[in-house]
Amino acid sequence: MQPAYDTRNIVANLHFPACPMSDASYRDAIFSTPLDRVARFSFDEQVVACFPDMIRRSVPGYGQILGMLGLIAQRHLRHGAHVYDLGCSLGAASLALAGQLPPDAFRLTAVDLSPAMVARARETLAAECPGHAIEVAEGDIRTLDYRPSGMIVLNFTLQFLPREDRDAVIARLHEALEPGGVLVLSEKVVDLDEQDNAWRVERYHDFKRANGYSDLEISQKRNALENVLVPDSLDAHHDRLARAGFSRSLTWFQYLNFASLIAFKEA
Ligand SMILES: C[S@@+](CC[C@H](N)C(=O)[O-])C[C@H]1O[C@@H](n2cnc3c(N)ncnc32)[C@H](O)[C@@H]1O
Ligand SMILES: O=C(O)C(=O)C[C@]1(C(=O)O)C=C[C@@H](O)C=C1
Repeated sequence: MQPAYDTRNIVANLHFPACPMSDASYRDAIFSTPLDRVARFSFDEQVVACFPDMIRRSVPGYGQILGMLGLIAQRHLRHGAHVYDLGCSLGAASLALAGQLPPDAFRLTAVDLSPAMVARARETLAAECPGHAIEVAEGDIRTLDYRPSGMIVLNFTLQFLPREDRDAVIARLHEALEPGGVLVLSEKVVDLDEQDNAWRVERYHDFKRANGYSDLEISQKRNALENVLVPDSLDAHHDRLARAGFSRSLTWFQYLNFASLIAFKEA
């Protein structure tokens, strides 16, 4: 029987073939037992193994943001242009674009610093999008030799760079974009109003609890991310984009303390 309400075209219902969500062995339980010393969060084998489940349960609006990438590309990407997916992890943004655009619409390079992520992204993208021109490269987005591109996606990646490196990266991305090109920048953000920020963070923790994380998991992950994921305010992001030369930027999505911006390079 046809489902009464089909959401397939509304959000990217990404499926990572190797990680069925119903299989408990792929569930994120990294911070579920008390740890004597909580190590700094890193994108290692342990995180790779449960990453689709972790990010889906930890980032409000993750599926909606991925689902919009193809629609943004349809409006802003020149046919056949090159696209970057920077800090690609397992390649979810690339997978979302390939699911929504035909193979001749774009060429794409997905880049990540974590060898474990790159290995799995390569396997997944080769298996899932055999007709698309997608390359996965291991590299640091601070030192990459960028090629001219029509669209660049930074989905929850800039927040992991030391703050002092962020201006230079955004300036290099502006330089790499072709006239009329777009940067999609998704980030965890801080609200500059202390009271509003506290409300967002408290409701974010409620969101995590509702998604099955315990108080222990929430607090241990928070410790692991301290000084590793350093969020900026939306104002700081827009100011940085303007300094880098983007003629216009706007926040097109926000859900609690997570947001996505789009920045336009003048045509
Ligand atoms: C939260 S994940 C990104 C999620 C992914 N974009 C998605 O949509 O599913 C952040 C990723 O950025 C990568 N990363 C962090 N610093 C990096 C750098 N300097 N260069 C390249 N990748 C980096 C990490 O290895 C990690 O895989
Ligand atoms: O769990 C959190 O507190 C998060 O901030 C979520 C977040 C992120 O925003 O990148 C943190 C680490 C993992 O990469 C997945 C998601």
